[in-house]
Amino acid sequence: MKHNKAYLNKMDMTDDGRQIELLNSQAHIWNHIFNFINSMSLKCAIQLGIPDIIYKHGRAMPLSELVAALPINHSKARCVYRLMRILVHSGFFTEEKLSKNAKEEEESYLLTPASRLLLKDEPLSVTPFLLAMLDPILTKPWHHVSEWFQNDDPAPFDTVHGRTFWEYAGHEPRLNHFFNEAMASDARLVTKVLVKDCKGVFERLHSLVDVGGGTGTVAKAIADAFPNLRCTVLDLPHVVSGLQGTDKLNYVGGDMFQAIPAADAVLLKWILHDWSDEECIKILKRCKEAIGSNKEKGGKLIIIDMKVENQKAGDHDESMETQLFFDMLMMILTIGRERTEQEWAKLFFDAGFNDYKITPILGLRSLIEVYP
Ligand SMILES: C[S@@+](CC[C@H](N)C(=O)[O-])C[C@H]1O[C@@H](n2cnc3c(N)ncnc32)[C@H](O)[C@@H]1O
Ligand SMILES: O=c1cc(-c2ccc(O)cc2)oc2c(O)c(O)ccc12
Repeated sequence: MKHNKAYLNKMDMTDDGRQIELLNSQAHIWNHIFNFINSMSLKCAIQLGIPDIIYKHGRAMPLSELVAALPINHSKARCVYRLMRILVHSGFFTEEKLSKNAKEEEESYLLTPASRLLLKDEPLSVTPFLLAMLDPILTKPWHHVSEWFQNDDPAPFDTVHGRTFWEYAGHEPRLNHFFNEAMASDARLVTKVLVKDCKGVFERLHSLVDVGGGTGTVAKAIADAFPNLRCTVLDLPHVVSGLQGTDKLNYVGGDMFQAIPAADAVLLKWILHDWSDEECIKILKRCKEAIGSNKEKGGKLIIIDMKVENQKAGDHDESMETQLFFDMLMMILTIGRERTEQEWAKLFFDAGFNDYKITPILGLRSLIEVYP
C-alpha cells in the first residue's frame, strides 16, 4: 500500500500532537467563520462616529466620556467597552489606563494611523469605500457565489441584481454616488504619490486622456501639476453628466470600447482589472489607436493596477492576502481579475504594444508604462 507524505507524517504523530493539530484546526476555522465580525464591528464604529469623536476629544478619551458622547441608548452603555476591545485588538485604536479618581483607573482610547484614515474630513478617507463595500447591495452577491458557479451569468453581482455593476450604477444614484466618492478618495491618495514621485512619467506630455477617469480627481491634479498638459476624462455618460470642465480639463461621456479621444498618453487607473482578457484587449487596441505610434513624442499608455506575485507554498504575507481579496472582489462584482507580470505582458503584446515597464511605486499597485 502506498502512503503519501502527509499521511505518513500523521502516522508518526503522537496523541498529543494530533490533539494540538485538531484544536489549532478548529481555531483556524473559527477565525475564518468569524472574519466578518472584524468588518462589521468597524462599520458600526464608523456609523456611530467613534473615530471622529475621539479625534475631536484631542487626547486619550476615557470610556465613560466616549459613552456619554455617543448617540446610543443608555441600556447599551456597557457594550461600548466590548466593541472598543475588539477594535483595539484589530489595530484601530490603542488603549491606555488613566486614573479616574484616587482609587480607580479607566480605559481610555486613542486613534491609530489606520483609524485616522477613517476620519470624516480626512481627504484620503477610506470611509466611503468601507460603507460602500459593506452595503447590502455589494455584500448580497457574496451569498450567491456557489449559485453563480453553476449558472452562466458573468458575475455573482449580475445573478443577484439582474444587470452588470456598471449598468446598476447607471440606474441607482445611491450606488453611483457612493462608488464615485469612494474612487475619488482613492484617487486623491494615488495622485499625491504620482505628482510627487512620478514627475518624469508626465513631463514630456502635452495631452492625456484618463479613460474611465470617474469624476476627474486624478486628471484635475495632473493638469494642475503639469502646466503644459491638457487632460480629458472619458467615462460613462451618467458619471460625467453635469461635471464642469476648465480650460485644462474636459469631460467626455462615452464608451471606451467604442472610441477614445486622441492624445499623447492614455491613463487607465483601476480599469483593466474590471475586465476579462478579451475585453482588455479590445480596450488596449482602442488605447493604441488613440496614442498612435509616435513613441518619440512620449506616446504611451500609463496603467495603474496591481501586479500580483505568483503564490508560493507557505506564503502567508498580508499584502498577498489583500491582492487575493481584490481578485475575488473583481470576480464577484465584475468580470475582471488581478494579473501577474506574465499575464500583463501577454495582454500588451496581444493588443499590439511593443514594450512595457513596471514600477511598483503605489503600495500594492504598480505604475505600468506601455509603449506602442
Ligand atoms: C474602478 S472605476 C475607476 C475610476 C478611476 N479610474 C479611479 O481609479 O479612481 C472604473 C471606471 O470605469 C468606468 N467605466 C466602466 N465602463 C466604461 C466604459 N464602457 N467606458 C468608459 N468608462 C467606463 C466606470 O464608470 C468607472 O468610473
Ligand atoms: O467595489 C469595488 C471596491 C474597490 C475598493 C474597495 C476598498 C478600497 O479601499 C479600495 C477600492 O475597488 C473597486 C475597483 O477598483 C473596481 O474596479 C471595481 C469595484 C471596486
